Amino acid sequence: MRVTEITVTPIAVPDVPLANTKGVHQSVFLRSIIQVKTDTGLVGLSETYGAKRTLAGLQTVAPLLEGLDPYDLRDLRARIERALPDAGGINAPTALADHQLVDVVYSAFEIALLDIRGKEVGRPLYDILGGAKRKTVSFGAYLFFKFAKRDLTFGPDIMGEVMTPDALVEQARTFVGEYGFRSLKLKGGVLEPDLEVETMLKLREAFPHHPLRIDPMGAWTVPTAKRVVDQLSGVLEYLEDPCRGMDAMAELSAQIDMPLATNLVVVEFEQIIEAVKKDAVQIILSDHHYWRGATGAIHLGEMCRAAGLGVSMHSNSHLGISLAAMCHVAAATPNLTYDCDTHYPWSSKEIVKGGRPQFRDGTLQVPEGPGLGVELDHEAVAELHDLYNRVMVVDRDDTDEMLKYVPDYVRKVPRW
Ligand SMILES: O=C([O-])C(=O)C[C@H](O)[C@@H](O)C(=O)[O-]
Ligand SMILES: [Mg+2]
Repeated sequence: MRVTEITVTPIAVPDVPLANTKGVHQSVFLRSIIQVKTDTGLVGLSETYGAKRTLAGLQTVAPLLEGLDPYDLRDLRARIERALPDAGGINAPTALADHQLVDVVYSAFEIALLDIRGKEVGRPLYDILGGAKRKTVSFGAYLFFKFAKRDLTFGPDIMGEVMTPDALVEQARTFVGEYGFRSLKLKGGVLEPDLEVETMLKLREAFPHHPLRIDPMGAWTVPTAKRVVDQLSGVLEYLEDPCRGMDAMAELSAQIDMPLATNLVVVEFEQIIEAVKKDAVQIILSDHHYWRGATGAIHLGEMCRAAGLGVSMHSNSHLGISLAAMCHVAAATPNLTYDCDTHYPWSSKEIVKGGRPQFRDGTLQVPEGPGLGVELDHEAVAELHDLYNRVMVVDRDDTDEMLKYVPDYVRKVPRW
């Protein structure tokens, strides 16, 4: 079996103004939809970032994968490294974390090849990854402060403005009511730390039994983070990326008992060693989009087990192919013991057939069909590709978008 043809389709998906410490989400988020065809008539699917560096990397590599054996991931890696020498990262140098383009491109094609392998043998992806520890994957509500959407040209708003602790608690009630989520994560680093502490305390009052997390994405200095931890002692299951950089995380970690999690200071295998030496974090967020695909994410789990670290799962704005892959990876990572992040409820579009999957009590059943277990809805992809061509957004820039809401906004990390 050999790869014969690859299609990479950029799509734009209507988004809503979710705030974070860098700024706010644009009117659309960008994804790339990948189809890898074989000479045996199989088609492997994948979904990844759609911003310009990633898209260019995918498009450069795609034609060079003709003739590849879907079982030969080493050849995949070698071809990508040859095609993208010294490619560097996918994000701007000012980004809070960078991901190597080679890893991101590899991750995207690896999922499609694993999908092909599952389809060839008629087994779900989790079996290709070593078997399922669980067939039901738990997700948490991903809560955001947000602006009311002003421009509805590309899609409606969801929930209007949410810029106070009380409004955030209402948002949580809506998500818990609709999806049954059993844990709650707040994207922090948006309001003053005292207001975000108040928000977490109000969430605790409203949801006495839901594990709670907050992720200010490096917005706090070490003393500020220490003050927050003192106020939220016993309230959080973990604190995600309170401070910017490995050393600041280590400095905070030495002063507190609360577990620290990250998807910013440990995003490559080499960084795990430094993090363990410095005891900078206790939980690493897995993400098959940059941890060298699904197999890389499983390796990450194994390294975390060996190092005594916990594993949780990171998300960015995404649709159903990514969601299916996240479910398979979560199913096949035995020590992924926290509810996974997902941005899924923030979008109403879908590109896989059968409609949007139903969350029950915050959980999803891992698809049981061959491979990823999802089928592409070609019409839906065409519609969102058309939107990509019309919307004229080719990169993610939350800071630039923020100027539309707060004209004198200046990005600062840490801010407090
Ligand atoms: O855990 C995280 O850092 C994220 O989910 C990253 C995302 O880009 C998030 O900040 C967002 O969607 O604004
Ligand atoms: Mg995070």
